[in-house]
Amino acid sequence: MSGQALLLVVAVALVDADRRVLIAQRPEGKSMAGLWEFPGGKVEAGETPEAALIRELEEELGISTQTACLAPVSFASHSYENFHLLMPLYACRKWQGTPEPREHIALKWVRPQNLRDYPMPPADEPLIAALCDLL
Ligand SMILES: Nc1nc2c([nH]c(=O)n2[C@H]2C[C@H](O)[C@@H](COP(=O)(O)OP(=O)(O)OP(=O)(O)O)O2)c(=O)[nH]1
Repeated sequence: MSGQALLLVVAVALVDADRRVLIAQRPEGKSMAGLWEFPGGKVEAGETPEAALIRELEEELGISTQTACLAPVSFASHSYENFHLLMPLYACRKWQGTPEPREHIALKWVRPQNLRDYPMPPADEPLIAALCDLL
C-alpha cells in the first residue's frame, strides 16, 4: 500500500487575559514562509505531544509551561503535497516568561474573530472556528 507519510505536529493557542491568541510569522527559507501559524512543531521520536510542545515553546518563544496547563481544543488533518499533517491544537493560559520571537519574524496577539485577517497555512483554517467557539 502506498500513500502519504503522516506528520505529527503539535501546536498551541496561547491565550492572554484579554482572550487574544498568539500567532507567529514563519521565517524566510522555510516552507510557507511569511504565513502566520500557531507556535509548535514536529513531535520527535519517543516524545509525547505535550513534551514536544513544552520543548518547542521554550525553543521558539523562551517561555515555559507544564502539561497540566495544556488543554486540547481541536485538531487539523490536512493533506499537503508531500505529507499528511495531523496537528492537535492545545490551548494554554498559564506560562512563565514573556514570549519573544526566537525563530519567527514576528509575534502578534490577535482576537480569535480577527485571525482570518492573517494568512495562515491551509491546515489551520478549520481551527479558527474552534477557537472562536472556545474563547
Ligand atoms: N507550528 C505550526 N506548524 C504548522 C501549522 N500549520 C501547519 O500547516 N504547520 C506545518 C508547517 C510545517 O510543515 C509543520 C511544522 O513543522 P516545524 O515548524 O516543526 O518545522 P519546519 O517549519 O522547520 O518544517 P519545514 O516545513 O520547513 O520542513 O507543520 C501551525 O499552525 N503551527
